[in-house]
Amino acid sequence: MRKEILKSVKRVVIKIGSRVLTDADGALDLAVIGRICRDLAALHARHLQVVVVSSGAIAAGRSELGLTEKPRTIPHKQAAAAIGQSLLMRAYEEALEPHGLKAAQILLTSEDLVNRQRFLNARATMDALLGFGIIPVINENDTVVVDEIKFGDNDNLSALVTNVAEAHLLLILTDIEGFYSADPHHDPEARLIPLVKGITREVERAAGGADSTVGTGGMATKVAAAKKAGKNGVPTIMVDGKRDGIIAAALRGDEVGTLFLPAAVGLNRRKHWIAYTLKPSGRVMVDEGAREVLLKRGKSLLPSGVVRVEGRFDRGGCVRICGPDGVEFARGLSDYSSAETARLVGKKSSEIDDILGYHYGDVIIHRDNLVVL
Ligand SMILES: Nc1ncnc2c1ncn2[C@@H]1O[C@H](COP(=O)(O)OP(=O)(O)O)[C@@H](O)[C@H]1O
Ligand SMILES: N[C@@H](CCC(=O)OP(=O)(O)O)C(=O)O
Repeated sequence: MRKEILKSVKRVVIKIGSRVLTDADGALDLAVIGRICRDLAALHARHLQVVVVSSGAIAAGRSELGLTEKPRTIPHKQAAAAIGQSLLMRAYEEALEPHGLKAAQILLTSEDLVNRQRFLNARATMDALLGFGIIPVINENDTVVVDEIKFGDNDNLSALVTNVAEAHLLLILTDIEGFYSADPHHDPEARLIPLVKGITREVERAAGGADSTVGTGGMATKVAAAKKAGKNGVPTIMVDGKRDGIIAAALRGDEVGTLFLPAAVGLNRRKHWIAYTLKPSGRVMVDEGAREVLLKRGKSLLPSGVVRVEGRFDRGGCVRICGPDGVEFARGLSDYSSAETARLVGKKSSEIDDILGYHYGDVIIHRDNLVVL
């Protein structure tokens, strides 16, 4: 099955974790980076386009600063990232150079991907770089965005980048063989799971946090990334990035690590952006009838199905749609602001004009702007 999937892969996002890129002392592991770049060159020679999402800036900066512990305060993390990012890029440049290849640094913040214009600009830049035969090396712009360091992780970023780059595969290199039934660092009975057909609650439960002073997020964020990529129709393979020749083996279709199959029907790219890149700023609570028609009949959300509005959002803003149990089941862009929606709760569409004195349309959230999660 792997060989079949890999046949159609022309563009791949390779996410490389801090644990892979650093040695036991926490410094950049130049031998591993050299091996990875040799593998990237081999892919390049096969006309496979590669986009790298690389962690390791904070770890490299921390080692350079001589800090014995992972930086805890935001300014220290940012300082470490600022120092480490240039070391990281230099390591890639030097390791790619003997193969006649060049790297280009792209530092992104979540705002860059939330803003559709900037998202499309990032896509155009990536396309141009790949056209020149250059390898984009992406990281979060840790030095400027507090939010990124607090909540961001590169597993998530790599899943979003598969959408930006319109890639066909996400390959995650980490410090462990693949996804296990439990964290093997805590459970000696844990078994490697070579194939995950669907990311169920059980899979999510088995994925624990980071067990290291270096990595962020652990397996939980990797499984979440595989789920996001899968919703876009993109499979994820996760392997041990320290193993020599592992990238080539994974892309050849060898049974290494774990393959996460994508959802049968992927979201289109714009809907994926609505569901996973935008940050919702409010909640629209709907009644059972509205939930049924949104879930089962592919309808738009009408004001009559709305029971309450929480939070503040503008017209066009991204909102969570929650059922009577309070659980979010869909997400969408609202045609009306929170203040306007609050005035329309439970009303008929034909009443909108009378209530507001104007109307933008009959629905609160149009089906084209709505994604069931
Ligand atoms: N079910 C699981 N299978 C494999 N590893 C797991 C699992 N649950 C938690 N982990 C932990 O996730 C770690 C990898 O994540 P992390 O340290 O964030 O690495 P990276 O730097 O590559 O992002 C593993 O070393 C392991 O301790
Ligand atoms: N942007 C950070 C990495 C954040 C992160 O997610 O790290 P990891 O879990 O090792 O992929 C850095 O370059 O240090």
